[in-house]
Amino acid sequence: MEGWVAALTAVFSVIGGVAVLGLAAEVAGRALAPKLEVRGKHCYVTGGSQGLGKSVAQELARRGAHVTIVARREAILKEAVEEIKACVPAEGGKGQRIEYVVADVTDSKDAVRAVEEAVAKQQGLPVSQLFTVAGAANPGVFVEQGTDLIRKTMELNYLGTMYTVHEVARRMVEGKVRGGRVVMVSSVLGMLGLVGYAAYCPSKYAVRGLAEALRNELQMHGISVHCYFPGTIFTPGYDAENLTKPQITKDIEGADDGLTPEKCAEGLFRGLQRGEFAIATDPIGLLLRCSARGVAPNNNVVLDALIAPVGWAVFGVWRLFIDRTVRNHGKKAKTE
Ligand SMILES: NC(=O)C1=CN([C@@H]2O[C@H](COP(=O)(O)OP(=O)(O)OC[C@H]3O[C@@H](n4cnc5c(N)ncnc54)[C@H](OP(=O)(O)O)[C@@H]3O)[C@@H](O)[C@H]2O)C=CC1
Ligand SMILES: CCCCCCCCCCCCCCCC(=O)[C@@H](N)CO
Repeated sequence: MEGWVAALTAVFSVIGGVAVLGLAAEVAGRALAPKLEVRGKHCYVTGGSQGLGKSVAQELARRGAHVTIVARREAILKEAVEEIKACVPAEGGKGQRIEYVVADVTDSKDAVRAVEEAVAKQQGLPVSQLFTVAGAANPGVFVEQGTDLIRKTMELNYLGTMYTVHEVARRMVEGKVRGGRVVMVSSVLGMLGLVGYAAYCPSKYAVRGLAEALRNELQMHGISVHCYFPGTIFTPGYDAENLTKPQITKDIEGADDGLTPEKCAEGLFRGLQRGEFAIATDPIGLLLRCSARGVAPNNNVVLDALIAPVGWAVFGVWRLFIDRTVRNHGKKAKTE
């Protein structure tokens, strides 16, 4: 009997201890987070004309920022500017500037020119908050895809991110911009490889690598770096990728519910507010963030450590299942 009491006391002490430590980690994390203040600052959003980028730009407008959005199609940029302006607060939003620049971020010269043009349009205000959102998935069967398309995917998702980050970070350092922030958009597929995404996954792993390297390096200039890992988002880009997505990929992806871009933007800002490096907004992203973290910082050292083994178990079982699904798909294809 006494043995039981002692055992229960020990178990509850451990649970209580972990809860206290988790809470302490949470409080400390929030206290140390670099303050998220975008009011009156120049925020630059690539891919800001639709989908996630537009929702991010709208959130920035709501928070009082001067926003510049960048994309290739001018007509869509113009419409987006109106929708973003509609988010400027009626009170206190006077003088808030919402601008657009037409540019192709995969062209390094164009990416540099776009930043220059944006600063001019914002009356010389340097970019202090950068969001690189432009990207596309181009799913398909690896051996059926041309290597050209695979290269193009890398050019948009990785190089298109890197060129802009490079130019903006260079200017931040040179201009001694205070409180600079760089937010890159990867994907849960930047931490997980999946059939149909052989072109996309490497490009999003590359974004994650860039974000991790710069998180460490740009600290010397007081620039904070963040990486967002969304799951499915219902956007025009998602509709477009579904046109070429293999059925087996769609079937496997069914496990992921999907969110609206508005919800994702909200979740992204919640993560930024809490000072998180790796930001996830859905359960799969949360598990991957904890279980596939490598050397990236924790968000809450106690909670993340508890979640990590859950991810290892869930993904371990899940992988057995999808590997079999893929092999069976291969057998079926051979007998057809
Ligand atoms: N939707 C999803 O399920 C998920 C998306 N993501 C990532 O989120 C980001 C946004 O995705 P989503 O909102 O779906 O994308 P959309 O396709 O809906 O929007 C893409 C935006 O990027 C712009 N863009 C595309 N190519 C270029 C280019 N070469 N130069 C400049 N701008 C360009 C587009 O405008 P224009 O075409 O006029 O240039 C548009 O504004 C991407 O990085 C994507 O990989 C991550 C996980 C899931
Ligand atoms: C109980 C089961 C737990 C494990 C489930 C794991 C399920 C993985 C689903 C993969 C989701 C892929 C989202 C793709 C987002 C993206 O980046 C593309 N839409 C490109 O834009």
